Amino acid sequence: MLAVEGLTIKRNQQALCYSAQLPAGHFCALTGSSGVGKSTLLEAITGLLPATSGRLLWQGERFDQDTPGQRPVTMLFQQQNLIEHLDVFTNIALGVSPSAKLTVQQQQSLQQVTERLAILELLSCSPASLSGGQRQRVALARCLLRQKPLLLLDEPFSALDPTLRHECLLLTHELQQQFGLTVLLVTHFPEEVASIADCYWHIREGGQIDVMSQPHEQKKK
Ligand SMILES: Nc1ncnc2c1ncn2[C@@H]1O[C@H](COP(=O)(O)OP(=O)(O)OP(=O)(O)O)[C@@H](O)[C@H]1O
Repeated sequence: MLAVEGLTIKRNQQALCYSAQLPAGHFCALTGSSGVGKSTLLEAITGLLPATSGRLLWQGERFDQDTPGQRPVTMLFQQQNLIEHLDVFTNIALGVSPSAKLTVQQQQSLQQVTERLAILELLSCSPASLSGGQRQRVALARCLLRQKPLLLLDEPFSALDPTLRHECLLLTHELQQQFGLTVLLVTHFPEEVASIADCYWHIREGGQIDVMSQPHEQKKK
């Protein structure tokens, strides 16, 4: 379980204070109006933004004092942060190892994941030659291969057209199930994740989170 306990972030002279719990293995959609603090929460969980107080726990263990690299978390941003002068393989491998040198097992996993994401053929390409959807799948592969149990997604597919966005969401859900990940996904289109989300965190002014579970019978398979 991910537990967010009174996690307080100061931004623009206002304090955002978050508390909520997310069971392991759940796919949670994070909603709320623009500027309410959705990205801020994800950045605080990854450790990119310091919290002034509160605690973060994963499976009962505190990680709010850990560096971003030590945390059980990986995050996919809307802008994919690909390194343009390196090929796709190196971009993905750098997420796994700082030297981009992979073990045989890591290479096998990279092959499997990129095949499933339909980007295996693109490993020697430069990011600049890829479409928006392909770039986002490269960034997703990099996140998945880091093998962190918590995957945070900040409007990852919002720049894609609705059909591609839906495909990427279904693929993310499939891989989430396969890898047993716990997912927190920011979306402005909650209806688009209705068939896959286990629950919703709706953020209100000041960071208050309303947690809503989606009964499993309402999840359209
Ligand atoms: N880099 C920054 N420096 C200072 N304040 C920021 C920064 N980024 C966001 N904020 C402020 O923090 C608050 C929360 O912003 P945040 O981006 O987390 O909201 P959001 O819910 O993700 O919005 P959106 O849906 O528009 O992406 C807002 O008041 C915003 O102005």
